[in-house]
Amino acid sequence: MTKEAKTAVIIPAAGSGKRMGGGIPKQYGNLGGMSILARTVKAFADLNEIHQISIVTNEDYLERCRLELKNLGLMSKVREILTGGQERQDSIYRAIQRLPEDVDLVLVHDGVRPFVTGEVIRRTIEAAKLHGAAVAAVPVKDTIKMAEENLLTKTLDRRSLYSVQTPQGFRKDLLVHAYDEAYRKNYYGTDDAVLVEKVGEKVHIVKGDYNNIKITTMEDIVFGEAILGGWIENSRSIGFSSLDDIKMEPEEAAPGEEGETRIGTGYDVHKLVRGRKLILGGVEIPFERGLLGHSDADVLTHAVMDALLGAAALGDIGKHFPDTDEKYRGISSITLLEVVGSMLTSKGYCIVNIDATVVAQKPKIAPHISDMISIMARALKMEEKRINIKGTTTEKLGFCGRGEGIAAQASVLIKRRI
Ligand SMILES: Nc1ccn([C@@H]2O[C@H](COP(=O)(O)OP(=O)(O)OP(=O)(O)O)[C@@H](O)[C@H]2O)c(=O)n1
Ligand SMILES: C[C@](O)(CO)[C@H](O)COP(=O)(O)O
Repeated sequence: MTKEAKTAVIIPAAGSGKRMGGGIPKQYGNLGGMSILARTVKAFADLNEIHQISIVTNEDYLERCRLELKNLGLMSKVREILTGGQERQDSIYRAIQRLPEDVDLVLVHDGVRPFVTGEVIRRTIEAAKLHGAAVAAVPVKDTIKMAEENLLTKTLDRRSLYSVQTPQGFRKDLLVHAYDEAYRKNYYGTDDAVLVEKVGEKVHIVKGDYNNIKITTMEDIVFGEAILGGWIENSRSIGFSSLDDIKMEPEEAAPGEEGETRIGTGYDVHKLVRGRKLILGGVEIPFERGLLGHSDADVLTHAVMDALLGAAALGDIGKHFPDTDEKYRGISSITLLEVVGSMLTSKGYCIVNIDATVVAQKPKIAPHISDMISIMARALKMEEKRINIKGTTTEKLGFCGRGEGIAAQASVLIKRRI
């Protein structure tokens, strides 16, 4: 699926909030000057990657919902506000059945998870584009046990347990099929992924956020106020750790490998042709020609990925993202870079630094370098100061000098941290 995939969000907000209690459904409770639901809608409305929003809510609150969103200027992407059903699943199914033809990807996000970040949403979108189904999740922190009649029966292995959140993102056809099957066979799930699992499809995990809480009981309001009040940020500033510092899939290093440093190099060339965009380091550079390739042909990002994979002895991009696979046609190389970053993280590596050179007679690279660095640093979840990008010409010599193509090379240093 290409990066232009049309993405819709369904926000179920039709629950009665039995566990919270109180006089109004919790999604209409006030959190820092706006309702919990409005805060949730804003998180999606603010993102360019989101094209339309369907909200499902309680019949008596339809008008209130519309008015608040209108007053906050949040209606522009809202396609419709519908009345919900008996269960969360029923509410979502109502919206699914009304999705327009041209939607490619669907995210489902609880109306009562107002602290979802753009990063988590983007990660879910990219993984859903790549794999068809993806959910945000965080590793559990407690030991989880099973019990019957107040007696423990089993202790589960925490290393394979995750607390699953929303957004949950799916290719539309997959989600529609999973929901249709659930109603045909008459089963219910507590999330959307389980319905997709039941039709035999794989659902991938992306890193969620411990702040992305579902406001369920009164204590969650207290956590919510703490998040809004900046407590989490303050704690981070004094060196406390959050999920960003924790690996999702830790893998034990072989004895003696801890702290091992490794280097990798990457080199790539693409031809310049008319009628294509020129993308380098995730930045679209205005130029009369662009690079030809199966993906977006971002030669710089390809060289960096090859260097990273090489350093970790994981092969090369051709092995992981073959140009014979339609799934990668037109894909953003930055999406692939995120995948490569996760592969290194799961092997226990962190990236010490990246140094890369773009070899192009034209256009000038220098004005775009800082944008390239910030896009790549975000994709690899590393500090910008650890990335260096340079541009050079070949004094009009060779294929780069004649403007027939652009080359890039990269060197990286990685280090085992476990
Ligand atoms: N029939 C329902 C039930 C739930 N939801 C929505 O699904 C999300 C997650 O559900 P939950 O936290 O369980 O909300 P409630 O069902 O309202 O809570 P409770 O189970 O305590 O009644 C919420 O945004 C909720 O409004 C919905 O759209 N339709
Ligand atoms: C979808 C969900 O938020 C994932 O954690 C959760 O399963 C919703 O459950 P609820 O019982 O409707 O709160």
